[in-house]
Amino acid sequence: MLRWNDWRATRVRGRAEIVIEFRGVSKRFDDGTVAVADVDIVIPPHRTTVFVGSSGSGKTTLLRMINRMVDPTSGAVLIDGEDVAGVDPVKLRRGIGYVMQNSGLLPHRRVIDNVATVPLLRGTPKREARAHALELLDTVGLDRSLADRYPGQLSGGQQQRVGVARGLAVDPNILLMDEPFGAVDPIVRAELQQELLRLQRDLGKTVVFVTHDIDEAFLLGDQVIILKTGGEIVQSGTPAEILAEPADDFVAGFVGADRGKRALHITEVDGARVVVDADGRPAGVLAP
Ligand SMILES: Nc1ncnc2c1ncn2[C@@H]1O[C@H](COP(=O)(O)OP(=O)(O)OP(=O)(O)O)[C@@H](O)[C@H]1O
Repeated sequence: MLRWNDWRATRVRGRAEIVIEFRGVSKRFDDGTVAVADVDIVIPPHRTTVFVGSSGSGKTTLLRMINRMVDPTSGAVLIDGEDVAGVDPVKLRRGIGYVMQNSGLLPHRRVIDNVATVPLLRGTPKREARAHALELLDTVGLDRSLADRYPGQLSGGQQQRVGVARGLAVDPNILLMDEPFGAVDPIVRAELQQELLRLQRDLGKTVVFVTHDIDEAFLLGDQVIILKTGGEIVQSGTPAEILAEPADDFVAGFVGADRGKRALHITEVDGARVVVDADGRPAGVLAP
């Protein structure tokens, strides 16, 4: 397994490309709320980085700074070394996939048209955009027979899959996912998580994922960034690094070290590193 510090070292030697970087980024909203306080984050390519923290810890604000739905008050967000502040927001967003909670689908447009919306805006011919949209339904594990339905005629899990297909429709290098599985029941949620892991193995996007669920963060994240109220980073690293050495009592509490039943730890099963809770139930498998 590549440890986070090793990755940083390869970067210093100039071998790894940087995709997204937050440099000294803060965000104070007009009413004085400090949502993000002086954060530095490096998000590597082709991996999943998860922002996790309790409500109001600045996760969504951070995510939205990547595609300029929110601009920092100070500091800079860079993509491939370029400050996004200098990039037209509309252009920027057309190259970055965005999947939100409750899928964000347009209710009066059919599934296929929802998926094809952004490519059509970008000038892709209609026939081509629709053909690609059908392929994307395959990609996210949806039957093509659902293409002509309206979002209201789908289950919550199916709607979320359409949301993911729509996020992928512009073939973005970067996919932003804001609590995408927050509104579905635990069984469907587990299915969607597995689908995302499969997709990531096949597609290797740079995924930035927001959740308040630490189990989900450890399952999906190659890098996990734990935030606390006021938008401060309390710890970042691989799930294994964080589990092995929680930085402080806040992280230990959040991870579950002192939460009795849900306490997580790592064990090895058939050569794979598995996160299990105190009852021995697996909560996820760590990436090799
Ligand atoms: N437009 C805004 N104006 C003022 N304050 C805002 C605005 N947007 C967010 N905030 C505040 O900034 C802080 C961080 O909000 P943010 O949505 O980033 O948190 P979060 O970690 O994503 O929370 P949640 O898990 O509840 O979605 C909160 O205190 C929130 O109330």
